[in-house]
Amino acid sequence: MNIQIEDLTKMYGTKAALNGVTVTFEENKFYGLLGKNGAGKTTLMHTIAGHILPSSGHLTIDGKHPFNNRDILKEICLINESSNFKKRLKVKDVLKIASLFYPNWSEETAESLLQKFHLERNLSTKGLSKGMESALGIIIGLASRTKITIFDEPYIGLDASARYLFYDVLLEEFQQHPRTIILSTHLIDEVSRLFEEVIALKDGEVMMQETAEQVIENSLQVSGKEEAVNRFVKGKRVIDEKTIMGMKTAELYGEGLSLEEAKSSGLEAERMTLQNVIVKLTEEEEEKVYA
Ligand SMILES: Nc1ncnc2c1ncn2[C@@H]1O[C@H](COP(=O)(O)OP(=O)(O)OP(=O)(O)O)[C@@H](O)[C@H]1O
Repeated sequence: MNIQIEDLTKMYGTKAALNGVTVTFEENKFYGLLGKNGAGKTTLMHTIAGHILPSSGHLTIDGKHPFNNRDILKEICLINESSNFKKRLKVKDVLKIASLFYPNWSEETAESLLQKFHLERNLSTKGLSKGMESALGIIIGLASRTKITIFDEPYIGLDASARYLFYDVLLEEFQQHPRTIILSTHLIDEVSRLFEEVIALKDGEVMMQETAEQVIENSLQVSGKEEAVNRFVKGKRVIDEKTIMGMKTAELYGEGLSLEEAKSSGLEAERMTLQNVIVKLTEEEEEKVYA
């Protein structure tokens, strides 16, 4: 299922949570949806899932509008950071309800993940810790086998080992049962190996849509004597810089930034991590290019 979004705007009063978003999500691709707090990620995901009507613009899934469209909605599963399961149910009841809603539900996946996350079917959802609630959300998301599966920071309360378990099972499920996955996270480096494409939002607008490799390839961190760094960064886009006692480090973003060229200018040079690039680009006040 392709998701086509064109000039989408969502207003809350006078505030534009999304402002002219145009973006396409292709079938069976793994997307990282990134951006600072308040950038519009959750609003975009809920609009795709048909929970929110846009103020203007177009959003279609395989040419159809998702809002109030059961045929489309049964193929979309959105897992929130705090799923807030009904408090008088047991884990097995929540899974049963989900299995009735999603036509491709895999009981086998649900069972295997319950074991992996050490979650008992007979537990009352009232007694679940934050981490257990997240695990239950993750199990539903993966067992739903929906064509579009969306995770909005689904790891709240999960410790590091449970988060890495989530990333492993996510990758395994994605490889064995391809679907479109959209994962919004602030822990970018933990999961960046999974992203095929990165969509970054800034102030409700699409700041970037690139493959993860290309983003890294477009980045460069150089350090060395201040004058040498200043010479090297001339005409390039500097996204961060620091100078301490005559030694300077600069982080650059743009096409054609060469490690070799930096090294042959006597500088230490390496690519940045995806998280570092996204954080610096989304914090940038305005583009700074040295003349
Ligand atoms: N129901 C609402 N009523 C009013 N304003 C809202 C509502 N939902 C979101 N907003 C505003 O829209 C903007 C985008 O919010 P959104 O939750 O989509 O961002 P986000 O990128 O998901 O942030 P976070 O990383 O913190 O989850 C924010 O300024 C937020 O305050």
